[in-house]
Amino acid sequence: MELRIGVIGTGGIGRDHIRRLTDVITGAKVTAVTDINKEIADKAAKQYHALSFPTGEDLIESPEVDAVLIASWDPTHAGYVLSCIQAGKYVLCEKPLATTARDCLKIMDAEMSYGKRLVQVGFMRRYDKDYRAMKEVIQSGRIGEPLLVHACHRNRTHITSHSNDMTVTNSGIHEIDILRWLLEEEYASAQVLTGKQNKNAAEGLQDPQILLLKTKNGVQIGIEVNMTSGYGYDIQCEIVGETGTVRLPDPSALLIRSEGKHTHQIFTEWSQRFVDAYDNELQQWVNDVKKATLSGPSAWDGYAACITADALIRSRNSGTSVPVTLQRRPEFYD
Ligand SMILES: NC(=O)c1ccc[n+]([C@@H]2O[C@H](COP(=O)([O-])OP(=O)(O)OC[C@H]3O[C@@H](n4cnc5c(N)ncnc54)[C@H](O)[C@@H]3O)[C@@H](O)[C@H]2O)c1
Ligand SMILES: O[C@H]1[C@H](O)[C@@H](O)[C@H](O)[C@@H](O)[C@H]1O
Repeated sequence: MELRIGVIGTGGIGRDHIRRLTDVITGAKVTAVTDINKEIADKAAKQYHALSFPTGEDLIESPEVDAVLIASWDPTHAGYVLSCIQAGKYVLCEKPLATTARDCLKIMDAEMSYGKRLVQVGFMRRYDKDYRAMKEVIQSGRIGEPLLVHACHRNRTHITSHSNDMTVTNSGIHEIDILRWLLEEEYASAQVLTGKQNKNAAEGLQDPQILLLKTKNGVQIGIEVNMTSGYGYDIQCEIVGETGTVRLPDPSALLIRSEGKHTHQIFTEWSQRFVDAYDNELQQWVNDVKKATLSGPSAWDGYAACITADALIRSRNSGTSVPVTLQRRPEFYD
């Protein structure tokens, strides 16, 4: 039986996920969509033979929907996730899980009261084959204990609505999650450094920003988050261990020799760079929901990332390093 999925938010990634669920993923179909922009919801509904609902709540409650995928704007996520838990439906929520730690705690409380995991957060890099290979190298001991991380997250051009905080909560949050996952430990402290401003950045946007994190075991992490690289969407990560290093490769791309040059393409958009990771993420989620056991990033992971993001933002405002303090991890999330 195909899993019937309702998609909330038919903007950029919402439409891409609908295409993926329809054309790439097996065992699922999109039966319902909604968006506050009715025109684009109706257009997607028509294209994919789905129902168009006036509100997210109507979609969540519909008997035509077994599971929900949330791809609307960040501040709308928490309310929809809570409604899904109330309806007892599995939900894959795009990152971030919520924009406040209080809402993440509400979600965890609601899920624990329900009694089983229903929530997965869209940290899709965990499904990228190269990050997975890096993790295997770290776990094999080949580079010794990790000591340092150098990472960078470069978007080609800023998104006009991107704020200073979103550099952390919307973009940097991928780095916060993937490094916790690679290193398998929580952060102890956080700091943001800012310096010379890119004159091409959006008005009012401090760009670039350097996020400094230190894990509980003392691994020092420096992440450049740059919303206005001007040349491409470029994600880099290198872990320096006691006896070696491991580095995320550039995505495989054709090597071209011509006109006296040796070149390869750099993607310009996030949707191109992580296409396989999104496919793997959604296929695994559909398989897991059908087996009624989620294995992907949990509400706890969403909470830990949100607390870390909050600490980074406080540090940028205060100019000092601030502690990252998580509540005790409930056994439910072990
Ligand atoms: N995992 C990733 O790599 C990744 C990539 C892109 C976006 N995202 C996340 O996905 C979400 C959407 O991003 P996007 O780039 O597609 O943005 P977008 O602006 O292109 O699309 C968002 C859509 O949500 C709709 N919307 C807003 N409020 C709504 C509400 N209350 N109910 C229903 N629809 C509503 C908007 O009208 C818009 O069509 C964001 O939370 C973003 O962080 C994740
Ligand atoms: O919403 C997008 C998306 O999450 C991308 O994966 C990320 O790299 C961008 O920086 C962000 O703005």
